[in-house]
Amino acid sequence: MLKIDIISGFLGAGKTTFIERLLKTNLKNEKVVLIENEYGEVSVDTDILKDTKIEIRELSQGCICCSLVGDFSKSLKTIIDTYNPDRILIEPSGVGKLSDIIKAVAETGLQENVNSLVCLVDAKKAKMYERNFGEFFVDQIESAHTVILSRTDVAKDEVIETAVEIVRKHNEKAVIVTTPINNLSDEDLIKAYEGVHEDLFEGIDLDHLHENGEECDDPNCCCHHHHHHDHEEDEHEHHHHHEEEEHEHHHHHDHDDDDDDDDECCCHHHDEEHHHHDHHEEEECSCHHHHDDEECDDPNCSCHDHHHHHHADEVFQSLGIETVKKYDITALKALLDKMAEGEYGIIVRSKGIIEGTDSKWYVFNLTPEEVTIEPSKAIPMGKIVVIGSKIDTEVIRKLF
Ligand SMILES: Nc1nc2c(ncn2[C@@H]2O[C@H](COP(=O)(O)OP(=O)(O)OP(=O)(O)O)[C@@H](O)[C@H]2O)c(=O)[nH]1
Repeated sequence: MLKIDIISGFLGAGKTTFIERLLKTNLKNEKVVLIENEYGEVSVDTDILKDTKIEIRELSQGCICCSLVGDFSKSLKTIIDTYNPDRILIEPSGVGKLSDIIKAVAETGLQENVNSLVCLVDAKKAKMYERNFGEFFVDQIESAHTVILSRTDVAKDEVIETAVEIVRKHNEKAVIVTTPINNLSDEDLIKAYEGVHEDLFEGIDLDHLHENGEECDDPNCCCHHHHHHDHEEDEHEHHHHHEEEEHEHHHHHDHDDDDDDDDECCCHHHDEEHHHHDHHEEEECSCHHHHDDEECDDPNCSCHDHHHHHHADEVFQSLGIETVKKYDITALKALLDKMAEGEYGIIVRSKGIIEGTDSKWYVFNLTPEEVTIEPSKAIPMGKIVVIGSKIDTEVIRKLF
């Protein structure tokens, strides 16, 4: 029977890294289709994963849970008819709510095929993400069946313990994986993340489903709460039948890994004035950032309510750049470090594949306070994605 695995996790949590591991080991003999729904105007992950022998369907510029629900349903059916896969992996965007994605899958009538609900959680940033982006972060944990902590290879024990406490607070039952995935055997990894449980959908409201992704005639349904800027919805198909080559990973963690109090993210480096400004100038949403561990005394603040419904576009801005520019890697590193430290607003995620002035290609990854630049294969044209909260995308565009 077709298996559907949903691999969720906040921006930069390690979803693609985990999927890459699965494809190269556990799933290498299966016929797998990956459905990606990246948040951002250009997709970088498809280029990262194109050395694996899978079909990739990319649903871009919209989110599965609302604007793409019809397309998503059609896509799933087309995929099944065309490829008859053993397994479909769904990688929702980092700001997708897992509960919404589960509903979208259930709406296509494929509920029975759902085999695992995974959430990747960055152990080093769990506390900060819970506080600042709880609505998305907590939903993913609450709805997951297996929570895999990433960066446990570089985090201190007490940081990992805190992350486990946070996960447990929001999900009493989930299997939590703290062993770095590369230390787990293929068998143990698949056992940890796969598991057909009767209560896989426990706690998820599946009462209100659209029939097979059809048009919804309920004006109050969340599916009409669309994005502020309407992107054209499009769907790309990528066929990647490449030879399976080993991909070399060099993790240059240029920040001090001893400094594991990662709650001290750039989001907290606001000055007092800015902090007050955020509190008072918010119109509807108070998705702002508390800058230390202090209790919040604003009863209307979003940090007390992780269950109200925002769409990603209401909280995050995304910038996609296609570029032919050649970057000086030292200068790029300096720019990314500044971005990661909060100099240009709250940048939650950036990634890209670009050509250097040395004519070599590089893939870079930025999450708060963490920047890596690694060698990459050339791609047809350079791509950069930047996602942040309250950032001036034009300023960022100019910086690149
Ligand atoms: N040290 C370490 N780095 C990791 C781990 N997992 C992911 N990373 C790094 O974190 C960065 C982001 O990882 P991705 O796998 O791209 O994260 P993602 O969740 O797919 O990101 P988005 O799709 O942008 O939301 C990359 O630089 C990875 O190499 C881990 O377990 N340990």
